[in-house]
Amino acid sequence: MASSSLFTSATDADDPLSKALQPPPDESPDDRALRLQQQREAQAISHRIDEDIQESKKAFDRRKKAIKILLLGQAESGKSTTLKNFQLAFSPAHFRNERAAWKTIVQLNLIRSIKRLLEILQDEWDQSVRPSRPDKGKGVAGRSPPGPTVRFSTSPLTDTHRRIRMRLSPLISIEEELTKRLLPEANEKVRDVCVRAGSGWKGVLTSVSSNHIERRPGTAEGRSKDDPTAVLAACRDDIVTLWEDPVVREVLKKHNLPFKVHSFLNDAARIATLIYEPTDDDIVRARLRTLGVEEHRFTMENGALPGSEWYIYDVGGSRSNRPMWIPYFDDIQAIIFLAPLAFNLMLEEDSKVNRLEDSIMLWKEICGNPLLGKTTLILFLNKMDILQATLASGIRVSKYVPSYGEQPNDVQHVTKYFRDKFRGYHKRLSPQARSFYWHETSVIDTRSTAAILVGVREGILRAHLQSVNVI
Ligand SMILES: Nc1nc2c(ncn2[C@@H]2O[C@H](COP(=O)(O)OP(=O)(O)OP(=O)(O)O)[C@@H](O)[C@H]2O)c(=O)[nH]1
Ligand SMILES: [Mg+2]
Repeated sequence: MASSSLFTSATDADDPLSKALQPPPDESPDDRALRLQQQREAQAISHRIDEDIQESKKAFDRRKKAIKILLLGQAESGKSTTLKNFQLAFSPAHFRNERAAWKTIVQLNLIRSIKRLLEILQDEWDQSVRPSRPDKGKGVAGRSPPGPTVRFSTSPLTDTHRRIRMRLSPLISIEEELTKRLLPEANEKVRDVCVRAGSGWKGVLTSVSSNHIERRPGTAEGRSKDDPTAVLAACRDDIVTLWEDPVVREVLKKHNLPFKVHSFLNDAARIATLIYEPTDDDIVRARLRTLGVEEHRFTMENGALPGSEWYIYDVGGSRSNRPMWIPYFDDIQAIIFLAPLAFNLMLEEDSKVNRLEDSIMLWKEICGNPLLGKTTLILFLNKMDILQATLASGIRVSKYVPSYGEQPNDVQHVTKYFRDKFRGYHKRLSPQARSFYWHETSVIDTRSTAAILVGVREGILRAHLQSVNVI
């Protein structure tokens, strides 16, 4: 038949491609060997590309079937801490595999706190040094005659404090070195330890903590001077002495010590040793600011549907990061929205904006977004421990939120007041009716959070199975 001839002559000598691939008629044995070698290499590359395409297709299919959760909320609301709780509760083996990387982050958190502490002491020295003229007041009309200026310090800090500060200076160079490795573009202004999403930082840090193979466990032998474990251990006594010193405490109080400076300082004696291994709690509490969007894939190791694949997307919450959230709205089953009831605090990136107002504004945008009309929204009123401490210290909500009026200034009433606000916007702005789920959380408490997450997981799973008509 005429039609079959259309397909039979694919390797005809007239075909330009076949012609181009023909070896030259006068090919030498060496040229032939080279040509065949090049063909084999080209085939191997082509094979690898095919495998990569297959792998990407499998990953794409896997992701399509998996359950996907997006963690949203302003910076420092507790998204990454919630993610770590998820991993600890449902994928503990995976969580603990990353211990080596987290060890360096905990050490860096501690070193940053020490750095901050030293900066405050330096401020105290700077502010307390007063120029003085020894014969002040003796001059004509109260003016001192020209003469040498004597400087004296009114600070309670002594030369011992200065010497400790000198001895702690190697920590500062280590901090700068590690920060550069984690985020080469980091600048002085970034207070927290941060990494860019997808930069392979866990690999970098695992190598930092395993680079220094000890010849004798628990000794400094075999460790180099840029090893944070060795330097911290050498500085341990000085750190503890400085942190526990009553004079230093007085100075910190006077300088309005920011809450964050406490980070890991109370645990310095335990962390600054050669045998330090981070506990689960250390890992959960370690602060690591997220930049961009991080995808975390893990397989449920327990509970209903073990072996099921979950993806959690953890985003950076500061304002400059928020436009990066939108591409992830398309294909997720649930959003966990973290909203600390920080009615008395301002955003770090804009000190004129109240944190709670910012959270409510974000929540309204999420509730009303048509792309998220079918997504389950779960609200975590997080940092309840801080709310409790704030109210216990006598800070009144009505001072910051006049509409709160004369209602009782206790955790129960305050939480209900704001929860009702979030519920109201959820109801009013959702494109179609959906249930309102909320929890009061303190996600640094891994035990209570695990119990909450079991319920959250079952709820998301049920909604997912319903949506694909399995139940
Ligand atoms: N006291 C207390 N601290 C918390 C709680 N949740 C989180 N934190 C701390 O708050 C800080 C910020 O938490 P993260 O989980 O890193 O915040 P995030 O939302 O991921 O922040 P970005 O990555 O900057 O968007 C960390 O030091 C946490 O340990 C909580 O419930 N109570
Ligand atoms: Mg984060």
